[in-house]
Amino acid sequence: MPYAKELRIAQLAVQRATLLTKSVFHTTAKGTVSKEDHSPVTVGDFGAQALIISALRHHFPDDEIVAEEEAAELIANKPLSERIWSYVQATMLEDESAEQELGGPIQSEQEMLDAIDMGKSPGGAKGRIWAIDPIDGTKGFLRGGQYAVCLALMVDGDVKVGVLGCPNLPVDDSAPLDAHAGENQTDAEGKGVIFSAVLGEGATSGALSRGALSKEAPIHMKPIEDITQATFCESVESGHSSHSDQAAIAKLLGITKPSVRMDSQAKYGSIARGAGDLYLRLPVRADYEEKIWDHAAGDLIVREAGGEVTDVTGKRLDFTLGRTLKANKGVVAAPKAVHGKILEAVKQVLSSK
Ligand SMILES: Nc1ncnc2c1ncn2[C@@H]1O[C@H](COP(=O)(O)OS(=O)(=O)O)[C@@H](OP(=O)(O)O)[C@H]1O
Ligand SMILES: [Mg+2]
Ligand SMILES: [Mg+2]
Ligand SMILES: [Mg+2]
Repeated sequence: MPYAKELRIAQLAVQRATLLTKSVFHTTAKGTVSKEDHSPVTVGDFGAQALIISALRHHFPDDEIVAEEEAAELIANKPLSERIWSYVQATMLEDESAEQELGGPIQSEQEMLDAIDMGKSPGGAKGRIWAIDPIDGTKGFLRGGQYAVCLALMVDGDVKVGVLGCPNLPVDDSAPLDAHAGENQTDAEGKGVIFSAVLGEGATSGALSRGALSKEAPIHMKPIEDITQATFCESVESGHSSHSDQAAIAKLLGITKPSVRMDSQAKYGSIARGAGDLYLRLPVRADYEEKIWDHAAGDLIVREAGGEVTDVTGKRLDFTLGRTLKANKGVVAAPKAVHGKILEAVKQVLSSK
């Protein structure tokens, strides 16, 4: 299979980083600081980013990296840096050969800070570039809801490999989503999944483990026979996507079920496995540019599971333009057979505003 090594390292790296986020998830003090744009970042985001970058540098030292977080604020905040370092030191895969495969532990706090800061590539249309969102849905993570550890490899602007670690989703692909699927997660048995895809090779899911990778199974989007019976997923935060536009689109399509609100790219994973049907992300602000790390892995996983992903105008997401999707507005993800129909409703609602 093409990109077999990249896929395996990405899966192991995401699994290890997800374990770190889980130990932070279950503490009350998550070391939250507010970034310049007033969005939160936690000990979990920084620690997960350090672990993923360290594994990528070990195997692919010449590849570029676009990652959400940077170390600047930690250099001025030594207590926070020390807390992250203690989580990073404590997080290891329980399977020794898998841990060794990732290059083993980071050697010092300084090496950890250096790793965190290696995600500053401007991105673009040329070469091998990894996109990392160490915790997508940080607000969900803080609320006790869904979140995802996200990693994708782009080659010449095309997403080739995508991996999502979703510790709070059910392992079982056939577990139905209900309107409360994103709320109040506990560390119950049967939770924790890794979604993966390689371009042209399909998408899979497997249970998140603490050691070696679990066995995977192919996933597919659910064929929709009757759109009025569809389940659509949307963000929890009304500041990230327009709940009112999404409700108007659902109404126009005759959808009566309540939407499933969940944070993060867990939405992409959930529709790719057929637990939900559609993902609508209508812009709230005309000037917001979506970040590539918020979509790269999910876009590939949904397309490889039989879906189509476009923006609200029907254009494919364009990952060649840098750290953001500056040529796109919003996201419409649906099974291929009905995507056109959903898009028509999206356009109708937007043009009537
Ligand atoms: N204005 C605006 N519009 C669209 N998107 C935005 C906006 N502001 C922030 N973000 C990004 O939203 C990411 C989380 O998306 P979610 O789908 O998880 O949203 S939500 O938390 O459920 O609302 C979130 O990712 P993380 O920072 O990794 O959590 C942000 O990159
Ligand atoms: Mg994100
Ligand atoms: Mg994030
Ligand atoms: Mg963030």
